[in-house]
Amino acid sequence: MRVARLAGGRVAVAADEGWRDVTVLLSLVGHGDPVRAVIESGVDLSELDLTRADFVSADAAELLAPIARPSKVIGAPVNYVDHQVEMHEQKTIAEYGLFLKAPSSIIGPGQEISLPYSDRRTDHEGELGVVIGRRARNVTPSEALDHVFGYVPVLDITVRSGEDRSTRKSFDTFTPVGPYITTRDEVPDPGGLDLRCWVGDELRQAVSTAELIFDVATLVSYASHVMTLEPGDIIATGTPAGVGPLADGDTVVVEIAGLGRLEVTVTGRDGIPYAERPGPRTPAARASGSAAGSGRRSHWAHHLAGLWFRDDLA
Ligand SMILES: O=C(O)C[C@H](/C=C/C(=O)C(=O)O)C(=O)O
Repeated sequence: MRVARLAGGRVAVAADEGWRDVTVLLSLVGHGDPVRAVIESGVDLSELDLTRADFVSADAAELLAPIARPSKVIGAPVNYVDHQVEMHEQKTIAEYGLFLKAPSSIIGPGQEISLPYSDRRTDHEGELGVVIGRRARNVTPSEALDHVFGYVPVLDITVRSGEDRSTRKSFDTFTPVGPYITTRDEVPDPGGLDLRCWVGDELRQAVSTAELIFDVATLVSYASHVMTLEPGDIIATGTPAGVGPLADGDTVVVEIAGLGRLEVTVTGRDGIPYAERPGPRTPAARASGSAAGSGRRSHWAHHLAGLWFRDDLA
């Protein structure tokens, strides 16, 4: 079954070459995150009488990110060997462990990735997303898939800089998710899915999830050993080789066979020079003479009463 969130706080399941709006049947009118509520409730969607649900044609349906605000988005760094090779990485997920992305970074199909910096490389990373169905804590790999609700294409957008991953990957708009979740009963083997990612007409990434270093069951088990996984949580399983820079005006598509095609656009409209980001300037940055950076520091110093943005601490 395919489960989508439609504009207007609606939840729908795919049927009849369109969608059946099941919001009323599930008493979810007005709920801010109705798909997450469906998952939390444990309701069996296959038991709904869809003849009682309004039909929405595929053309008329405006699909949003299926989960609006999960309790967390978990990332899996360097989970494909070909990506490890292209990045000249010494380590993989086995050494790095996991990272977290801010839930506020989620956007949906047709929305815009906003590049934060005008002079810093920002990359696309196409990935298989796993949506948790049942709370998981210390589950074994053999139990793990029972805790999965379904699967969804995801982009893990990443600034290349020296900052922590959770900073570089958490900007607003940096986690496109969609177009819908395919429930796990329709994905008997999440380790045999073909994933492709295009920027414009250029195919940049192509892989089978068979190549994952930590496969889905291992990843869910490992993550549940670190933190309790809640219904609606999303695990981005890692990206294969072919990551590359995005630019203003690009269109990015990630498609996973059987799971749909997620398309978003890119804008550089609000990008600022990296040196102008808020924060203390290092002596080296000051020596390089970013007048704009100093201006930004004054702005923040004014607002934050000089707590740790003071020059003498930089
Ligand atoms: O891109 C890298 O190789 C390193 C890392 C993030 C990796 C992933 O998120 C991934 O492999 O999916 C980083 O940006 O530090």
